[in-house]
Amino acid sequence: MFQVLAADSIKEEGLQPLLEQDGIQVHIGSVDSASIDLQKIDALIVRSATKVTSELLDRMPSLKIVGRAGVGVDNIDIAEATKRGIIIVNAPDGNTISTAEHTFAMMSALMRNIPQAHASVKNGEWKRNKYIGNELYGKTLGIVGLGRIGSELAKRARAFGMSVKVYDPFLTMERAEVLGVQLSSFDEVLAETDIISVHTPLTKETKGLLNEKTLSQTKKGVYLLNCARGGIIDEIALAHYIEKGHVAGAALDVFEVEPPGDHPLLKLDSVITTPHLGASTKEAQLNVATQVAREISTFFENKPVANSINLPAMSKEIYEKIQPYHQLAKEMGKIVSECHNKGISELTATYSGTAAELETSFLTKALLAGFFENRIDVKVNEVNAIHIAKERGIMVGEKVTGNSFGYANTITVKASGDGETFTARGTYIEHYGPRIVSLDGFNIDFHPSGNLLYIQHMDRPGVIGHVGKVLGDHEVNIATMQVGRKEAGGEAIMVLSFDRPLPDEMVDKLKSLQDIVTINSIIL
Ligand SMILES: NC(=O)C1=CN([C@@H]2O[C@H](COP(=O)(O)OP(=O)(O)OC[C@H]3O[C@@H](n4cnc5c(N)ncnc54)[C@H](O)[C@@H]3O)[C@@H](O)[C@H]2O)C=CC1
Ligand SMILES: O=C(O)CCC(=O)C(=O)O
Repeated sequence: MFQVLAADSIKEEGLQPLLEQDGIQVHIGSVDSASIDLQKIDALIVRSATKVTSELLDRMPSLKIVGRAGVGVDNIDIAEATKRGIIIVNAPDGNTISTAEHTFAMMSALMRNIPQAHASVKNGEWKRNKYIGNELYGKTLGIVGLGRIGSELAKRARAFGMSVKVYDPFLTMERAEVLGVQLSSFDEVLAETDIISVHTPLTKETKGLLNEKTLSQTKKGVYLLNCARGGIIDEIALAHYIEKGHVAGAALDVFEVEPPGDHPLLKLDSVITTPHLGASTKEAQLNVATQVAREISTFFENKPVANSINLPAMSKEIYEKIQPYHQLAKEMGKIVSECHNKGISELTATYSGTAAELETSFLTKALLAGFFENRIDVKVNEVNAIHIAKERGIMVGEKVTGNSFGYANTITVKASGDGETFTARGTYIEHYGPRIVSLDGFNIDFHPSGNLLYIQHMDRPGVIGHVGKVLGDHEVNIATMQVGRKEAGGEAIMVLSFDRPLPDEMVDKLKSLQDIVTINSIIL
């Protein structure tokens, strides 16, 4: 039974795709619930409260996938999860509208002193002069980060008669034109706008983007908004600029540490705040819970997830196209690992024809996962394959060639190490299946599956008969047999397939036969 833990008060209604699926058990609780055995949890769903640290991952050895019911993944140690082969998925757009609406509401409230006026009336006061505000109409809004939320905010600001200047280094002029915003430099946004709202992820580039120095470049009387992540605006610098009257006010939905506790910004009248409520609507919570539940259900069915942070994004159509090559690459990785049973310092994958038109990095990762499968104790998959190779000092290369050796496509794998090299080539033939067409320079043709024996031998009369006798003596039936050689009387190979695993003593007996060079047993 696949065990899912939904933490952080995930909206239960959104978990329906998981609750309806056979073979999945959903636990609602937290990583600290005494009743939940973390060791057995395969999938974890979180919002922002649970911190997915390496310590937590240590306590969850079965974990395969983390679903973030929201956008920001800064509460997840992505590097550590990736190292362990754990897939991270998020719900990128389920809360966009809610967060953009919340930001807009915060901007309006900030400009019209609504929270302060509300508190004053509730206190029995009626101070109409004290709470004179500013119109949004005609003002210039600066947006830093014009992604999903920034774009929705821009549309709403334009509808209210505001001009919008945007700084986003990854934004094209065409997109800016479509949204009716002015693409600007960061310096221009600082110097030429009346209200600045940040909508970037928190990264090492965006941490402290608005700080003592950059705040000094803003207009006197500017208003600031942060409904993205605490830390994008340096909190101490902001408090300083508000106290000295340069910044007129700020609206904050997020803090560096949440809850912020006894924070200097909370003591300032012109700071309005909410407790990280950007995504807190019934609609957004249902959307994000449903999105991650669907992703986890898809993962459980062994199908490609759509919104992974640490795997290439792939549509269902692309996945269906790549899947047979992916399977071939993985099996070739296993074959090469068994046949080159030495140390490995370099592994190169070369793609041609229709294979070269696909996401080859994904295929190379599958190949590495197959290669490591029986070599190391760590679970290796497409998420951590490159990391594991690097950690073990293996150089991984990827090439594309125009030479398809007469096939519609080929994948060629070359493994080198301990002074030896082994090369395998495979192809995928539409409506026929995967074939291995060359091993160590010998032409051959077999289907890579089941229990195989790869035998290198001298091309002499009687060798095949001797091998057949040993197999017969052990009552082992040969399912298929392929032979290949480069020249008469030289070295040759045979690849035999069987319906069941082979007894070790029989393989040892085969190894002792005359004219046998090497024997490798391969299970695919
Ligand atoms: N308060 C809340 O409850 C919520 C907060 N968020 C926060 O909002 C952030 C933005 O969300 P989305 O718009 O969905 O993400 P997004 O990925 O669609 O947009 C982020 C934008 O920031 C831009 N960007 C990245 N680095 C930048 C830099 N150094 N300078 C300027 N622009 C930069 C990117 O090019 C992108 O266009 C999330 O990362 C999350 O932290 C998201 C949802 C709810
Ligand atoms: O789960 C939440 O409410 C936080 C949403 C958020 O910050 C995000 O999606 O990045």
